[in-house]
Amino acid sequence: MAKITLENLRHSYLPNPAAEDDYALKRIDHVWEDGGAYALLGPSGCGKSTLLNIISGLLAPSEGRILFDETDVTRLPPDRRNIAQVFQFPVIYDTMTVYDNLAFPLRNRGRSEDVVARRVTAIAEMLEVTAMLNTRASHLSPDNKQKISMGRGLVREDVNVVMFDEPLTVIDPHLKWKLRSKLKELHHRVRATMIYVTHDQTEALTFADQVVVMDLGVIVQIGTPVELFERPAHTFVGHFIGSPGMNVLPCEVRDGAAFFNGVQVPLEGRITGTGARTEIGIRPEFVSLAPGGLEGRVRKVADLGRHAVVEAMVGDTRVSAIVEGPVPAQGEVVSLAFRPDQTRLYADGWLATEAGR
Ligand SMILES: Nc1ncnc2c1ncn2[C@@H]1O[C@H](COP(=O)(O)OP(=O)(O)OP(=O)(O)O)[C@@H](O)[C@H]1O
Repeated sequence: MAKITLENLRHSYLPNPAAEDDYALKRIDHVWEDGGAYALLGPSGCGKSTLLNIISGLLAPSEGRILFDETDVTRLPPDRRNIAQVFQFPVIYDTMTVYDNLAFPLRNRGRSEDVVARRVTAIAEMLEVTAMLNTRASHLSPDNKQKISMGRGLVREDVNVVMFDEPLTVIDPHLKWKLRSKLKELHHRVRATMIYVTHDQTEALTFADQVVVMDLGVIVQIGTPVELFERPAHTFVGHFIGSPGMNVLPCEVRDGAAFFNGVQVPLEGRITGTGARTEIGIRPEFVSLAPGGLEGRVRKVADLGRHAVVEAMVGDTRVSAIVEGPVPAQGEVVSLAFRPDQTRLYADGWLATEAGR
């Protein structure tokens, strides 16, 4: 296991990059702590695979260095980096038994059969596949095949990092949650540095202690699932995480105050930044239908069982509120009250208010 340092990384697929937009990875400077469970989360095209390939050694970055502990591995090929990878599709040998599949990475490294037996038994027990050890892999269901593929990634004790690239893509939806929680449990037992790449917020938030959110080749925030929910550092994070995502409302800033649709909106704290574009961010969980708020007309109500999502128009802007209890009718005029300590200002996308006390 190792600490991974990404030092001033930049990558462009173009031969002579000039503008910022020529870079698929714009600038990454970050340390992944030894033994941490990280998720790399972002939409398609944001640069997740590029970053993963740079860490695994399939791609050399245009600029910057990668260190495993104190060793510079930037120019080392994948087979000299001592990493394990689990891909979208199971990588196993159909003609071999489950035992031999799990043993393969260890035998490949010349481990004794005693060590092989000890590790394979332990991993099989953790994955709950002990009863299948003598079964031929070709007879397994797709989810069991992927479990064995994960086991092959986890069986070696000496890897620097285990990387999972969208590993639940082929798994039936009803089995996904099982494998997701299994993986979390495995991290607690194995304690290897793990990086889990996904575009699915549920997968990222269940698996990781720290979620690294990427957009357009930039890491926009790194934090615990709670931090990402409670205080998004960028409107992209607020929008991408949560269901529905954070309300992002265009506003005007003057005299140290923010005005939405002509009405002053109290913020969590002092305004700390400014930009060409200013917006108020508030999660639907913190908007209530209470007197003294902004006037809006209900456009849509979605009853989700435990609560409803009420969408109202304030001027030309849509505001969502999560409401428990009675809901208004479509077309009704309501008052939308924002919880001030959860109301933030964003300048050019970035958080620009001091945390409230
Ligand atoms: N081999 C390549 N040559 C040129 N451009 C590439 C290449 N691979 C990726 N890109 C570009 O780099 C950017 C980042 O792509 P990347 O595949 O890293 O994103 P991603 O987040 O992994 O997306 P996905 O989830 O769809 O794989 C995209 O704009 C993509 O078009």
